Amino acid sequence: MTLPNPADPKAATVLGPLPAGQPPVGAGRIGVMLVNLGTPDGTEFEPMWRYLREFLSDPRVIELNKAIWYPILYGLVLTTRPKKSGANYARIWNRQRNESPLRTYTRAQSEKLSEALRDLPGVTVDWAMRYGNPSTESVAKGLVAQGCDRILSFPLYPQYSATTTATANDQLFRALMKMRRAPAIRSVPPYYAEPVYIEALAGSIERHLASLDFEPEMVIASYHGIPKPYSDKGDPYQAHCLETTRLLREKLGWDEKKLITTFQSRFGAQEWLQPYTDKTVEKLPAEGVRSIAIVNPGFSVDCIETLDEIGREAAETFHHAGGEKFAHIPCLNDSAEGMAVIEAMVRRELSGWV
Ligand SMILES: C=CC1=C(C)c2cc3[nH]c(cc4nc(cc5[nH]c(cc1n2)c(C)c5CCC(=O)O)C(CCC(=O)O)=C4C)c(C)c3C=C
Ligand SMILES: [Fe+2]
Ligand SMILES: [Fe+2]
Repeated sequence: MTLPNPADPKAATVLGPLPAGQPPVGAGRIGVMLVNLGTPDGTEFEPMWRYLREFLSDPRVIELNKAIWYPILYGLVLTTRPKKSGANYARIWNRQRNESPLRTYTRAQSEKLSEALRDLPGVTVDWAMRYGNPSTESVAKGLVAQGCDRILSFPLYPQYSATTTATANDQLFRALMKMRRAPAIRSVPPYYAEPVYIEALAGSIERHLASLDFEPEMVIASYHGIPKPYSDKGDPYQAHCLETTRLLREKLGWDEKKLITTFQSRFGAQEWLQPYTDKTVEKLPAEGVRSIAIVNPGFSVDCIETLDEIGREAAETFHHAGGEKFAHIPCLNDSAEGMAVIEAMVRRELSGWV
């Protein structure tokens, strides 16, 4: 038996009429939603406070009991961090658009993906954030209002973590809980070992190294960290990161001394995944390593953690410790290589839907 294909405009007739004001049953559009972490709306105290509050109230991110965590969050973190982080964001802010680079790059990825999928007329591409704006809920609602009865969500994290991928999926389903007519959902799986991703990273690294006036003695693949207990309890994130680096090494033909893995962006007092990026960068000159490059394979776009923490802070740390040459390799962003990864993953995950 052949079922009517909802993507076919004629299927509206087959599937029947609808109450006024609702998209036709057979509208059958497919929404592709790129989802990134989120970012503040401004660098001032108030938008920083709102962003950090939403982010750091997520129990996937901070697993502490609320009775213990909230007094620390509201009494200590949210009274001091908005100002400190706001000053860091101000250094990297995209002043032309008055937004953070993470938002600029994610929008650019969405626009380019939309263009790349022009051969699929039933597909609408949009982008959303887990925290802040545009919110996951508003974008999901918008896609449904445009007639999407299927949504492919793409959490833009190559390596899975409950603190990122899972909470992005949670948030989408939370939005669906408020809908009577909820769309079908697919979610793009982590792509830490996909050949298209490894090739894109390797190509980008080689291209950027070729543009330098020095050849770094060592390249550091620095990933965002997570608290070590999360990993000990079964979050596969660390294994995913190590596998990405291993495959990258293989692709580049480098050994374990040339490309190492570290973890950055610690938050709070507990132990995070090791080795730490900042401590590694600090000790390398004393070990005789005078030139390094850092790449951030776990970040699909450049953001505060790559541009400021690595591009500025890690560079300063390295130079203060006696290092001579430092380079920061940009994320894949909306480069041709980066878009090839996103497009390949989306086309594969749309199979059977288009
Ligand atoms: C316990 C706190 C945090 C965990 C766990 C965490 C995991 C995690 N984060 C990313 C990616 C990004 N994080 C970014 C910013 C950021 N991260 C934390 C805290 C945790 N992250 C904070 C408090 C912040 C805000 C900035 C600051 O105040 O330091 C960003 C950048 C956002 C931007 O606007 O530029 C990204 C991206 C991953 C991949 C990850 C776990 C795997
Ligand atoms: Fe983070
Ligand atoms: Fe940071």
